[in-house]
Amino acid sequence: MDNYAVVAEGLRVRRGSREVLHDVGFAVPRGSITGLLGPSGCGKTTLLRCVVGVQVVAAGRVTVLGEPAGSRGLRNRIGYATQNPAVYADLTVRESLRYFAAILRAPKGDVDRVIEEVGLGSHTDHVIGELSGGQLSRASLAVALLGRPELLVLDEPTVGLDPVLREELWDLFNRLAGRGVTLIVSSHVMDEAARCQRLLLMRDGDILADDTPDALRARTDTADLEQAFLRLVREQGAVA
Ligand SMILES: Nc1ncnc2c1ncn2[C@@H]1O[C@H](COP(=O)(O)OP(=O)(O)OP(=O)(O)O)[C@@H](O)[C@H]1O
Repeated sequence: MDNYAVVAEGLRVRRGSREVLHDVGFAVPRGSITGLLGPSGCGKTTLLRCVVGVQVVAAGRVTVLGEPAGSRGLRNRIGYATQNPAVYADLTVRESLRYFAAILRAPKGDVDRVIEEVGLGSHTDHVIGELSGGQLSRASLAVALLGRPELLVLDEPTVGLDPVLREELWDLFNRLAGRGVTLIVSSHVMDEAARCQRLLLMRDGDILADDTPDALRARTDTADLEQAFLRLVREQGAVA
């Protein structure tokens, strides 16, 4: 269990009148980049909310860094970047980060460090409301990096970014994982899957696979992860 940053068992979640996670279980190894992939609406954000501990669950449990998800002690150990950037439109990048750094009691110098890490050095004094979509998502990522969390939960962090920025962000994710940080990165773009060390493939509230990209390719007998996903969907359909 100590080798895992996150372990989920028998997780069921209802949102509105529907069950959106059905008996979900998975394990995320420490220091890895785990991709959470699946089509829009399959339940990725809901699952990430369970990991961060902000989602009411109907059944099951999630253990994060050895503690129940949502525990007080986890607050400063997890960084979470949602799809809607958690930054204030009328503050500059630096002001916004200073504000969150104060709340998190992040060490001095952290604001400059995270600004550099996400490549916003030339925009520190720009007002958040005037940033481009890609700059805004990087500002949100910078907030998640404050305080050097052990687990980073990133909901579609590369959406809307051009290929160069996407590459730079993946370099950053790899550097963080190299330092021992665990990352869970959601995406609905299958071409990001190959960049991950582990994959959780989701569809309609179920985990179709919890494996490495190589093992998935071997199991589905295809070199292409998008095809692998489609074969798993068909397999599941045949069983159901
Ligand atoms: N507040 C809510 N109330 C009721 N149903 C919700 C709510 N939020 C999400 N849902 C439903 O739960 C399901 C899973 O949504 P979720 O946002 O987790 O999916 P997702 O895979 O993250 O999608 P996307 O990639 O589009 O963000 C969807 O069917 C969605 O319509």
